[in-house]
Amino acid sequence: MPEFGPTGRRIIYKDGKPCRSCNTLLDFQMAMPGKAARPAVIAADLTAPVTVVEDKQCPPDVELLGRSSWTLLHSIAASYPANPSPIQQEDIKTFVSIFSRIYPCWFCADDFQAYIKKNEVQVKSQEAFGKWMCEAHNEVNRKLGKKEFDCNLWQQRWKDGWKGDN
Ligand SMILES: Cc1cc2nc3c(=O)[nH]c(=O)nc-3n(C[C@H](O)[C@H](O)[C@H](O)COP(=O)(O)OP(=O)(O)OC[C@H]3O[C@@H](n4cnc5c(N)ncnc54)[C@H](O)[C@@H]3O)c2cc1C
Repeated sequence: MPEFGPTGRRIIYKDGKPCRSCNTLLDFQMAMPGKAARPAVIAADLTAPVTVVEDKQCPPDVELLGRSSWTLLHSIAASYPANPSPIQQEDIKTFVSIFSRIYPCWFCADDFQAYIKKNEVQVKSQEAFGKWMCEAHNEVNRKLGKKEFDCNLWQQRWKDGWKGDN
């Protein structure tokens, strides 16, 4: 079982198997026993009858899962009411709590839960929740050595669209 993948990242295993939603596709493929990374395009037999092949997309790796999940999370923040009712505030707290427990990348989920414990979810307004989500995302950005996002701009990125000079 290799410890590191071709991307240089440590390979994450669960129950002795590489975890698809915790690794990049490249690392996952290399770590799968007997399934070394295959070329994306296999040479075509130009003499074979033409058949329409479905676009067979693979299950998501840690990056696609993350990108899609942040899109959902920030979009939920963008549609959260400016002045939420007590029930709406409870709902969003419950959602974030359940999300943090069922997120498919288990080690991402563990860290997200720890973050929530230290930094209580802010649900009093859209602005508060959107900023909280942005800070939570920045915590992961820092962990991965990525650039931090300016949280004053979260609404332009996820709700209103960019103003002319950004
Ligand atoms: C809860 C959670 C925990 C995660 N934990 C890990 C982990 O431990 N290890 C790991 O490898 N991956 C983790 N991921 C995935 C990781 O955060 C990225 O989604 C993934 O690496 C793909 O990154 P990306 O460069 O495409 O941009 P992403 O980080 O997915 O961001 C998508 C877009 O959001 C915008 N954006 C960036 N930062 C912010 C911000 N702070 N606020 C608002 N908008 C922003 C940018 O426009 C960016 O293009 C986690 C994902 C989630 C949802």
